[in-house]
Amino acid sequence: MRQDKSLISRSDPTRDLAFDILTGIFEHRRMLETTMDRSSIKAGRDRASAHRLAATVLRHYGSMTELLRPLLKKEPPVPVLCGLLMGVAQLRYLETPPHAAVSTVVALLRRRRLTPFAGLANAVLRRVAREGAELEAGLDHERLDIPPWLWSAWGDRARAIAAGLYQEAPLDIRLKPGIAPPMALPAGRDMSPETGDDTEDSTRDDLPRIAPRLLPNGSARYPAGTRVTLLDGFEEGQFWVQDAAAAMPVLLMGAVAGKNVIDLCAAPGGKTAQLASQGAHVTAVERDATRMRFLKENMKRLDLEVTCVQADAMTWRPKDKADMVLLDAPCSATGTFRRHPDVLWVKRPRDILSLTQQQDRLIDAAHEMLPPGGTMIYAVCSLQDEEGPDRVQAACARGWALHPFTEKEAGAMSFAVTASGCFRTHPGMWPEEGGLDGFFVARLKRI
Ligand SMILES: C[S@@+](CC[C@H](N)C(=O)[O-])C[C@H]1O[C@@H](n2cnc3c(N)ncnc32)[C@H](O)[C@@H]1O
Repeated sequence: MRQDKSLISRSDPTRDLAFDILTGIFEHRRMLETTMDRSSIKAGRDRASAHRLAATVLRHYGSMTELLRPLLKKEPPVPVLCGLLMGVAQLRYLETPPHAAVSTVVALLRRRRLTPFAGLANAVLRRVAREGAELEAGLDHERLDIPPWLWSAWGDRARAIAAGLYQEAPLDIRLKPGIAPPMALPAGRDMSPETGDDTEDSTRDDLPRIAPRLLPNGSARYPAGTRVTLLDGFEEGQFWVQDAAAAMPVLLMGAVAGKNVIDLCAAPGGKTAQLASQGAHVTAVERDATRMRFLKENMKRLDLEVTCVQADAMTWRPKDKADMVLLDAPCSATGTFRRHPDVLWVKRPRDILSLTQQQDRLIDAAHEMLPPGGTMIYAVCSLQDEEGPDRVQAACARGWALHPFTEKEAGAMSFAVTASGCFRTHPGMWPEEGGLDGFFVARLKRI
Protein backbone atom coordinates (compact mmCIF):
# COMPACT_ATOMS: atom_id res chain seq x y z
CA MET A 1 0.00 0.00 0.00
CA ARG A 2 1.34 3.42 -0.98
CA GLN A 3 1.73 5.94 1.85
CA ASP A 4 -0.15 9.18 1.40
CA LYS A 5 2.52 11.90 1.95
CA SER A 6 -0.10 14.60 2.42
CA LEU A 7 -1.44 12.74 5.46
CA ILE A 8 2.00 12.45 7.01
CA SER A 9 2.61 16.14 7.38
CA ARG A 10 -0.96 17.19 8.16
CA SER A 11 -1.91 17.73 11.78
CA ASP A 12 -4.50 15.29 13.05
CA PRO A 13 -6.08 16.49 16.30
CA THR A 14 -8.43 13.49 16.59
CA ARG A 15 -5.68 10.89 16.50
CA ASP A 16 -3.29 13.04 18.54
CA LEU A 17 -5.83 13.30 21.35
CA ALA A 18 -6.80 9.62 21.13
CA PHE A 19 -3.10 8.71 21.35
CA ASP A 20 -2.62 10.97 24.40
CA ILE A 21 -5.64 9.38 26.06
CA LEU A 22 -4.36 5.85 25.45
CA THR A 23 -0.75 6.46 26.45
CA GLY A 24 -2.08 8.31 29.51
CA ILE A 25 -4.00 5.19 30.52
CA PHE A 26 -1.44 2.51 29.66
CA GLU A 27 1.74 4.37 30.64
CA HIS A 28 0.55 6.53 33.56
CA ARG A 29 -2.80 5.07 34.68
CA ARG A 30 -4.35 8.45 34.00
CA MET A 31 -8.13 8.46 33.57
CA LEU A 32 -9.49 9.33 30.12
CA GLU A 33 -11.38 12.40 31.35
CA THR A 34 -8.21 13.83 32.90
CA THR A 35 -6.45 13.82 29.52
CA MET A 36 -9.56 15.26 27.85
CA ASP A 37 -9.71 18.06 30.45
CA ARG A 38 -6.03 18.90 30.00
CA SER A 39 -6.07 18.81 26.20
CA SER A 40 -5.61 21.99 24.18
CA ILE A 41 -7.78 20.46 21.42
CA LYS A 42 -11.10 22.21 21.84
CA ALA A 43 -13.18 21.61 18.69
CA GLY A 44 -16.21 19.54 19.62
CA ARG A 45 -16.02 17.21 16.64
CA ASP A 46 -12.30 16.41 17.15
CA ARG A 47 -12.88 15.71 20.82
CA ALA A 48 -15.92 13.51 20.12
CA SER A 49 -14.03 11.55 17.43
CA ALA A 50 -10.95 11.15 19.65
CA HIS A 51 -13.13 9.92 22.51
CA ARG A 52 -14.83 7.43 20.19
CA LEU A 53 -11.54 6.11 18.83
CA ALA A 54 -9.94 5.77 22.28
CA ALA A 55 -13.08 4.15 23.73
CA THR A 56 -13.15 1.65 20.85
CA VAL A 57 -9.55 0.66 21.62
CA LEU A 58 -10.42 0.32 25.33
CA ARG A 59 -13.47 -1.85 24.63
CA HIS A 60 -11.52 -4.24 22.39
CA TYR A 61 -8.07 -3.88 23.94
CA GLY A 62 -7.53 -7.53 24.90
CA SER A 63 -8.77 -9.12 21.68
CA MET A 64 -7.01 -6.58 19.44
CA THR A 65 -3.73 -7.14 21.32
CA GLU A 66 -4.19 -10.88 20.82
CA LEU A 67 -4.89 -10.35 17.11
CA LEU A 68 -1.59 -8.45 16.78
CA ARG A 69 0.46 -11.04 18.68
CA PRO A 70 1.35 -13.33 15.72
CA LEU A 71 2.36 -10.27 13.65
CA LEU A 72 4.93 -8.96 16.14
CA LYS A 73 8.29 -10.61 16.82
CA LYS A 74 8.48 -8.96 20.25
CA GLU A 75 6.32 -6.76 22.39
CA PRO A 76 6.54 -3.15 21.15
CA PRO A 77 6.93 -0.17 23.51
CA VAL A 78 3.59 0.93 24.99
CA PRO A 79 3.14 4.06 22.79
CA VAL A 80 3.79 2.00 19.66
CA LEU A 81 1.23 -0.58 20.77
CA CYS A 82 -1.25 2.25 21.39
CA GLY A 83 -0.71 3.50 17.84
CA LEU A 84 -1.09 0.00 16.39
CA LEU A 85 -4.30 -0.54 18.35
CA MET A 86 -5.67 2.73 17.02
CA GLY A 87 -5.01 1.40 13.54
CA VAL A 88 -6.67 -1.95 14.26
CA ALA A 89 -9.70 -0.24 15.83
CA GLN A 90 -10.16 1.90 12.74
CA LEU A 91 -9.78 -1.08 10.42
CA ARG A 92 -11.93 -3.56 12.34
CA TYR A 93 -14.58 -1.44 14.06
CA LEU A 94 -14.75 2.12 12.78
CA GLU A 95 -14.95 1.49 9.06
CA THR A 96 -12.09 3.86 8.29
CA PRO A 97 -10.83 3.27 4.72
CA PRO A 98 -7.72 1.04 4.97
CA HIS A 99 -5.31 3.53 3.35
CA ALA A 100 -6.37 6.23 5.83
CA ALA A 101 -6.22 3.91 8.86
CA VAL A 102 -2.67 2.85 7.97
CA SER A 103 -1.22 6.18 6.80
CA THR A 104 -2.59 8.19 9.70
CA VAL A 105 -1.05 5.84 12.27
CA VAL A 106 2.28 5.86 10.44
CA ALA A 107 2.14 9.67 10.37
CA LEU A 108 1.21 9.78 14.06
CA LEU A 109 4.20 7.64 15.04
CA ARG A 110 6.46 9.99 13.03
CA ARG A 111 4.99 13.06 14.72
CA ARG A 112 5.58 11.42 18.09
CA ARG A 113 9.26 10.71 17.40
CA LEU A 114 8.61 7.00 16.95
CA THR A 115 9.87 7.01 13.35
CA PRO A 116 11.88 3.76 13.79
CA PHE A 117 8.53 1.98 14.27
CA ALA A 118 6.79 3.57 11.28
CA GLY A 119 7.80 0.78 8.88
CA LEU A 120 6.67 -1.89 11.33
CA ALA A 121 3.30 -0.15 11.76
CA ASN A 122 2.87 0.12 8.00
CA ALA A 123 3.58 -3.58 7.45
CA VAL A 124 1.53 -4.84 10.41
CA LEU A 125 -1.52 -2.69 9.72
CA ARG A 126 -1.50 -3.56 6.03
CA ARG A 127 -1.67 -7.22 7.04
CA VAL A 128 -4.53 -6.49 9.43
CA ALA A 129 -6.32 -4.68 6.61
CA ARG A 130 -5.95 -7.78 4.41
CA GLU A 131 -6.28 -10.61 6.91
CA GLY A 132 -8.09 -9.10 9.90
CA ALA A 133 -11.04 -11.48 9.75
CA GLU A 134 -8.82 -14.61 9.71
CA LEU A 135 -6.54 -13.24 12.43
CA GLU A 136 -9.56 -12.62 14.60
CA ALA A 137 -11.22 -15.99 14.02
CA GLY A 138 -11.66 -18.06 17.16
CA LEU A 139 -10.75 -15.30 19.62
CA ASP A 140 -12.87 -15.27 22.76
CA HIS A 141 -13.52 -11.52 22.71
CA GLU A 142 -15.43 -11.21 25.98
CA ARG A 143 -12.82 -13.18 27.90
CA LEU A 144 -9.92 -11.25 26.35
CA ASP A 145 -11.43 -7.77 26.63
CA ILE A 146 -11.88 -7.97 30.40
CA PRO A 147 -8.65 -7.77 32.45
CA PRO A 148 -7.95 -11.21 34.00
CA TRP A 149 -8.20 -10.00 37.63
CA LEU A 150 -11.70 -8.63 37.02
CA TRP A 151 -12.77 -11.71 35.06
CA SER A 152 -11.85 -13.98 37.96
CA ALA A 153 -13.31 -11.59 40.56
CA TRP A 154 -16.67 -11.62 38.73
CA GLY A 155 -16.73 -15.45 38.79
CA ASP A 156 -19.73 -17.01 37.07
CA ARG A 157 -21.21 -13.54 36.38
CA ALA A 158 -18.22 -12.56 34.22
CA ARG A 159 -19.49 -13.50 30.77
CA ALA A 160 -22.91 -11.95 31.33
CA ILE A 161 -21.29 -8.74 32.62
CA ALA A 162 -18.83 -8.57 29.70
CA ALA A 163 -21.73 -8.68 27.22
CA GLY A 164 -22.43 -5.06 28.17
CA LEU A 165 -18.98 -3.89 27.10
CA TYR A 166 -19.64 -3.45 23.39
CA GLN A 167 -22.69 -1.25 23.56
CA GLU A 168 -22.13 2.48 23.99
CA ALA A 169 -24.21 3.68 26.92
CA PRO A 170 -27.31 5.74 26.17
CA LEU A 171 -28.03 9.10 27.81
CA ASP A 172 -30.49 8.76 30.69
CA ILE A 173 -32.12 11.69 32.45
CA ARG A 174 -34.45 12.14 35.42
CA LEU A 175 -37.05 14.83 35.25
CA LYS A 176 -38.48 17.00 37.98
CA PRO A 177 -42.04 15.97 38.90
CA GLY A 178 -44.63 16.98 36.32
CA ILE A 179 -42.12 17.71 33.51
CA ALA A 180 -42.43 15.87 30.18
CA PRO A 181 -39.17 14.66 28.59
CA PRO A 182 -38.02 16.82 25.66
CA MET A 183 -37.40 15.66 22.11
CA ALA A 184 -33.74 15.39 21.06
CA LEU A 185 -31.60 16.18 18.05
CA PRO A 186 -30.24 12.97 16.50
CA ALA A 187 -26.76 12.30 17.91
CA GLY A 188 -24.02 13.80 15.73
CA ARG A 189 -26.37 16.35 14.09
CA ASP A 190 -25.63 18.94 16.74
CA MET A 191 -22.22 20.09 15.49
CA SER A 192 -21.17 21.86 12.32
CA PRO A 193 -19.53 19.38 9.91
CA GLU A 194 -17.04 22.07 8.84
CA THR A 195 -15.85 23.49 12.14
CA GLY A 196 -16.89 20.92 14.69
CA ASP A 197 -18.44 23.74 16.73
CA ASP A 198 -21.95 23.68 18.07
CA THR A 199 -24.49 24.42 15.33
CA GLU A 200 -26.26 27.75 15.48
CA ASP A 201 -29.63 27.70 17.20
CA SER A 202 -31.29 28.71 13.92
CA THR A 203 -29.73 25.72 12.08
CA ARG A 204 -30.67 23.39 14.91
CA ASP A 205 -34.28 24.50 14.78
CA ASP A 206 -34.55 23.07 11.26
CA LEU A 207 -33.32 19.59 12.22
CA PRO A 208 -35.78 16.73 12.88
CA ARG A 209 -36.18 15.63 16.51
CA ILE A 210 -36.49 12.20 18.06
CA ALA A 211 -38.52 11.11 21.09
CA PRO A 212 -36.83 9.49 24.10
CA ARG A 213 -37.71 6.05 25.34
CA LEU A 214 -39.55 6.14 28.66
CA LEU A 215 -38.20 3.46 30.98
CA PRO A 216 -40.51 1.74 33.46
CA ASN A 217 -38.58 3.21 36.43
CA GLY A 218 -39.36 6.77 35.30
CA SER A 219 -36.04 7.56 33.57
CA ALA A 220 -36.04 8.95 30.01
CA ARG A 221 -33.49 7.39 27.66
CA TYR A 222 -31.88 8.95 24.56
CA PRO A 223 -29.50 7.30 22.08
CA ALA A 224 -25.77 7.25 22.90
CA GLY A 225 -24.10 10.49 21.83
CA THR A 226 -27.09 12.74 22.56
CA ARG A 227 -25.83 15.96 24.12
CA VAL A 228 -27.78 16.80 27.25
CA THR A 229 -26.95 20.50 27.18
CA LEU A 230 -28.78 20.80 23.85
CA LEU A 231 -32.04 19.30 25.12
CA ASP A 232 -34.81 21.85 25.60
CA GLY A 233 -35.27 22.58 29.28
CA PHE A 234 -31.66 21.93 30.33
CA GLU A 235 -30.86 25.57 31.12
CA GLU A 236 -34.26 25.90 32.77
CA GLY A 237 -33.31 23.09 35.17
CA GLN A 238 -36.04 20.63 34.25
CA PHE A 239 -33.86 17.49 34.47
CA TRP A 240 -30.45 16.08 35.26
CA VAL A 241 -28.27 13.26 33.88
CA GLN A 242 -28.53 9.98 35.77
CA ASP A 243 -28.25 6.39 34.55
CA ALA A 244 -31.43 4.38 35.13
CA ALA A 245 -29.58 2.12 37.61
CA ALA A 246 -28.12 5.11 39.47
CA ALA A 247 -31.67 6.33 40.07
CA MET A 248 -32.54 3.14 41.97
CA PRO A 249 -30.92 3.84 45.40
CA VAL A 250 -33.23 6.82 45.94
CA LEU A 251 -36.26 5.07 44.39
CA LEU A 252 -35.63 2.22 46.85
CA MET A 253 -35.80 4.67 49.78
CA GLY A 254 -39.58 4.89 49.29
CA ALA A 255 -41.45 8.04 50.33
CA VAL A 256 -38.97 10.70 51.42
CA ALA A 257 -41.13 13.86 51.35
CA GLY A 258 -40.70 15.83 54.57
CA LYS A 259 -37.93 13.58 55.88
CA ASN A 260 -34.51 14.79 57.00
CA VAL A 261 -32.10 12.91 54.78
CA ILE A 262 -28.32 13.12 54.98
CA ASP A 263 -26.77 12.50 51.57
CA LEU A 264 -23.17 11.42 52.19
CA CYS A 265 -20.65 11.66 49.35
CA ALA A 266 -23.10 13.73 47.38
CA ALA A 267 -21.38 15.36 44.38
CA PRO A 268 -22.17 15.95 41.59
CA GLY A 269 -25.65 15.60 43.07
CA GLY A 270 -27.74 13.24 40.94
CA LYS A 271 -29.19 11.58 44.01
CA THR A 272 -29.35 14.87 45.90
CA ALA A 273 -31.56 16.24 43.12
CA GLN A 274 -33.77 13.17 43.20
CA LEU A 275 -34.26 13.48 46.97
CA ALA A 276 -34.84 17.24 46.97
CA SER A 277 -37.24 17.15 44.03
CA GLN A 278 -39.34 14.63 45.97
CA GLY A 279 -39.60 17.01 48.92
CA ALA A 280 -36.93 15.63 51.27
CA HIS A 281 -34.98 18.07 53.47
CA VAL A 282 -31.51 17.18 52.24
CA THR A 283 -28.13 17.82 53.81
CA ALA A 284 -25.56 17.05 51.12
CA VAL A 285 -22.07 16.27 52.44
CA GLU A 286 -19.13 16.27 50.04
CA ARG A 287 -15.41 16.42 50.80
CA ASP A 288 -14.03 17.69 47.50
CA ALA A 289 -14.29 21.47 47.03
CA THR A 290 -14.45 21.40 43.23
CA ARG A 291 -17.07 18.67 43.19
CA MET A 292 -19.06 20.54 45.84
CA ARG A 293 -19.03 23.56 43.53
CA PHE A 294 -20.50 21.39 40.73
CA LEU A 295 -23.16 20.15 43.11
CA LYS A 296 -24.12 23.70 44.08
CA GLU A 297 -24.21 24.78 40.42
CA ASN A 298 -26.44 21.80 39.62
CA MET A 299 -28.83 22.59 42.48
CA LYS A 300 -28.94 26.23 41.35
CA ARG A 301 -29.75 25.24 37.76
CA LEU A 302 -32.43 22.87 39.03
CA ASP A 303 -33.76 25.46 41.50
CA LEU A 304 -33.64 22.94 44.35
CA GLU A 305 -32.97 23.90 47.93
CA VAL A 306 -30.39 21.76 49.68
CA THR A 307 -28.14 22.33 52.71
CA CYS A 308 -24.59 21.88 51.42
CA VAL A 309 -21.76 20.91 53.75
CA GLN A 310 -18.23 20.64 52.45
CA ALA A 311 -16.67 18.19 54.91
CA ASP A 312 -15.17 14.76 55.36
CA ALA A 313 -18.11 12.49 56.11
CA MET A 314 -15.85 10.28 58.21
CA THR A 315 -15.50 12.99 60.85
CA TRP A 316 -18.44 15.38 60.25
CA ARG A 317 -21.48 14.83 62.46
CA PRO A 318 -24.93 16.49 62.24
CA LYS A 319 -26.42 18.49 65.14
CA ASP A 320 -29.54 16.31 65.03
CA LYS A 321 -29.91 12.70 64.02
CA ALA A 322 -31.35 12.14 60.54
CA ASP A 323 -34.45 10.19 59.52
CA MET A 324 -32.44 8.45 56.81
CA VAL A 325 -28.90 8.41 55.46
CA LEU A 326 -27.94 7.77 51.85
CA LEU A 327 -24.31 6.68 51.54
CA ASP A 328 -23.25 6.61 47.88
CA ALA A 329 -19.74 5.61 48.76
CA PRO A 330 -16.55 6.24 46.78
CA CYS A 331 -15.78 3.00 44.93
CA SER A 332 -13.87 1.43 42.05
CA ALA A 333 -16.73 2.41 39.66
CA THR A 334 -16.26 -0.83 37.70
CA GLY A 335 -20.03 -0.81 37.09
CA THR A 336 -19.66 2.25 34.84
CA PHE A 337 -17.38 0.65 32.24
CA ARG A 338 -19.91 1.22 29.43
CA ARG A 339 -19.51 4.99 29.90
CA HIS A 340 -15.93 4.87 31.17
CA PRO A 341 -14.15 1.88 29.58
CA ASP A 342 -10.87 3.24 30.99
CA VAL A 343 -11.85 2.04 34.51
CA LEU A 344 -11.15 -1.50 33.34
CA TRP A 345 -7.52 -0.70 32.61
CA VAL A 346 -6.76 1.98 35.21
CA LYS A 347 -8.03 0.27 38.36
CA ARG A 348 -5.90 -2.32 40.11
CA PRO A 349 -6.69 -4.99 42.71
CA ARG A 350 -4.92 -3.01 45.40
CA ASP A 351 -7.28 -0.05 44.83
CA ILE A 352 -10.16 -2.24 46.00
CA LEU A 353 -8.62 -2.87 49.42
CA SER A 354 -8.11 0.82 50.13
CA LEU A 355 -11.66 1.59 48.97
CA THR A 356 -13.22 -1.07 51.21
CA GLN A 357 -11.46 0.48 54.20
CA GLN A 358 -12.98 3.87 53.36
CA GLN A 359 -16.39 2.28 52.81
CA ASP A 360 -16.30 0.65 56.27
CA ARG A 361 -15.33 3.93 57.91
CA LEU A 362 -18.14 5.77 56.13
CA ILE A 363 -20.65 3.07 57.13
CA ASP A 364 -19.52 3.49 60.76
CA ALA A 365 -19.86 7.27 60.45
CA ALA A 366 -23.42 6.91 59.12
CA HIS A 367 -24.24 4.80 62.20
CA GLU A 368 -23.58 7.84 64.39
CA MET A 369 -25.87 10.02 62.26
CA LEU A 370 -28.98 7.87 62.82
CA PRO A 371 -31.07 6.98 65.88
CA PRO A 372 -31.49 3.28 66.72
CA GLY A 373 -33.86 1.80 64.12
CA GLY A 374 -32.82 4.46 61.57
CA THR A 375 -32.27 3.44 57.95
CA MET A 376 -29.22 3.82 55.76
CA ILE A 377 -29.18 3.08 52.04
CA TYR A 378 -25.68 1.96 51.05
CA ALA A 379 -24.85 2.20 47.34
CA VAL A 380 -21.80 1.73 45.12
CA CYS A 381 -21.44 1.71 41.32
CA SER A 382 -19.07 -1.24 41.67
CA LEU A 383 -19.35 -4.82 40.44
CA GLN A 384 -16.92 -6.12 43.04
CA ASP A 385 -18.17 -8.38 45.85
CA GLU A 386 -15.70 -6.73 48.24
CA GLU A 387 -17.40 -3.35 47.83
CA GLY A 388 -20.96 -4.70 47.89
CA PRO A 389 -22.15 -7.87 49.64
CA ASP A 390 -18.93 -8.22 51.67
CA ARG A 391 -19.31 -4.68 53.08
CA VAL A 392 -22.89 -5.42 54.09
CA GLN A 393 -21.86 -8.64 55.78
CA ALA A 394 -19.09 -6.83 57.65
CA ALA A 395 -21.51 -4.03 58.66
CA CYS A 396 -23.91 -6.60 60.13
CA ALA A 397 -21.19 -7.50 62.64
CA ARG A 398 -20.87 -3.82 63.64
CA GLY A 399 -24.33 -2.68 64.70
CA TRP A 400 -26.37 -2.91 61.52
CA ALA A 401 -29.08 -5.33 60.33
CA LEU A 402 -29.92 -5.96 56.70
CA HIS A 403 -33.50 -4.96 55.86
CA PRO A 404 -34.09 -6.81 52.56
CA PHE A 405 -35.76 -5.20 49.56
CA THR A 406 -38.81 -6.94 48.17
CA GLU A 407 -39.27 -7.51 44.44
CA LYS A 408 -42.30 -5.22 44.61
CA GLU A 409 -40.13 -2.35 45.86
CA ALA A 410 -37.78 -2.80 42.91
CA GLY A 411 -40.73 -2.57 40.48
CA ALA A 412 -39.67 -3.04 36.86
CA MET A 413 -36.18 -3.97 38.05
CA SER A 414 -37.31 -6.82 40.32
CA PHE A 415 -34.84 -9.03 38.40
CA ALA A 416 -32.05 -7.22 40.24
CA VAL A 417 -33.15 -8.19 43.77
CA THR A 418 -30.69 -10.80 45.06
CA ALA A 419 -31.48 -13.87 47.18
CA SER A 420 -30.40 -11.97 50.32
CA GLY A 421 -32.56 -8.94 49.46
CA CYS A 422 -29.91 -6.57 48.14
CA PHE A 423 -30.29 -4.87 44.74
CA ARG A 424 -27.62 -5.54 42.15
CA THR A 425 -27.36 -4.62 38.48
CA HIS A 426 -24.59 -5.09 35.92
CA PRO A 427 -23.97 -3.74 32.40
CA GLY A 428 -25.13 -6.94 30.68
CA MET A 429 -28.61 -6.63 32.21
CA TRP A 430 -31.75 -5.27 30.56
CA PRO A 431 -30.33 -5.47 27.02
CA GLU A 432 -33.84 -5.08 25.57
CA GLU A 433 -34.04 -1.60 27.14
CA GLY A 434 -30.45 -0.63 26.20
CA GLY A 435 -28.51 -1.88 29.24
CA LEU A 436 -27.75 -0.56 32.71
CA ASP A 437 -24.78 0.59 34.72
CA GLY A 438 -23.66 -1.77 37.50
CA PHE A 439 -24.92 -0.79 40.93
CA PHE A 440 -25.11 -2.45 44.31
CA VAL A 441 -27.66 -1.19 46.85
CA ALA A 442 -28.49 -2.44 50.35
CA ARG A 443 -30.84 -1.20 53.08
CA LEU A 444 -29.37 -1.38 56.56
CA LYS A 445 -31.04 -0.55 59.86
CA ARG A 446 -29.09 0.72 62.81
CA ILE A 447 -29.58 -1.71 65.69
C1 LIG B 1 -19.85 7.95 43.81
S1 LIG B 1 -19.51 9.64 43.96
C2 LIG B 1 -21.07 10.25 44.48
C3 LIG B 1 -22.09 10.46 43.42
C4 LIG B 1 -23.29 11.23 43.91
N1 LIG B 1 -23.88 10.64 45.08
C5 LIG B 1 -24.36 11.41 42.85
O1 LIG B 1 -25.35 10.69 42.86
O2 LIG B 1 -24.19 12.29 41.99
C6 LIG B 1 -18.60 9.68 45.45
C7 LIG B 1 -18.31 11.05 45.99
O3 LIG B 1 -17.82 10.89 47.32
C8 LIG B 1 -16.92 11.92 47.60
N2 LIG B 1 -16.17 11.49 48.80
C9 LIG B 1 -15.21 10.55 48.88
N3 LIG B 1 -14.81 10.41 50.16
C10 LIG B 1 -15.54 11.27 50.89
C11 LIG B 1 -15.58 11.58 52.27
N4 LIG B 1 -14.77 10.97 53.15
N5 LIG B 1 -16.46 12.52 52.69
C12 LIG B 1 -17.27 13.15 51.82
N6 LIG B 1 -17.26 12.90 50.49
C13 LIG B 1 -16.41 11.97 50.03
C14 LIG B 1 -16.12 12.03 46.32
O4 LIG B 1 -15.46 13.28 46.23
C15 LIG B 1 -17.24 11.85 45.28
O5 LIG B 1 -17.75 13.10 44.91
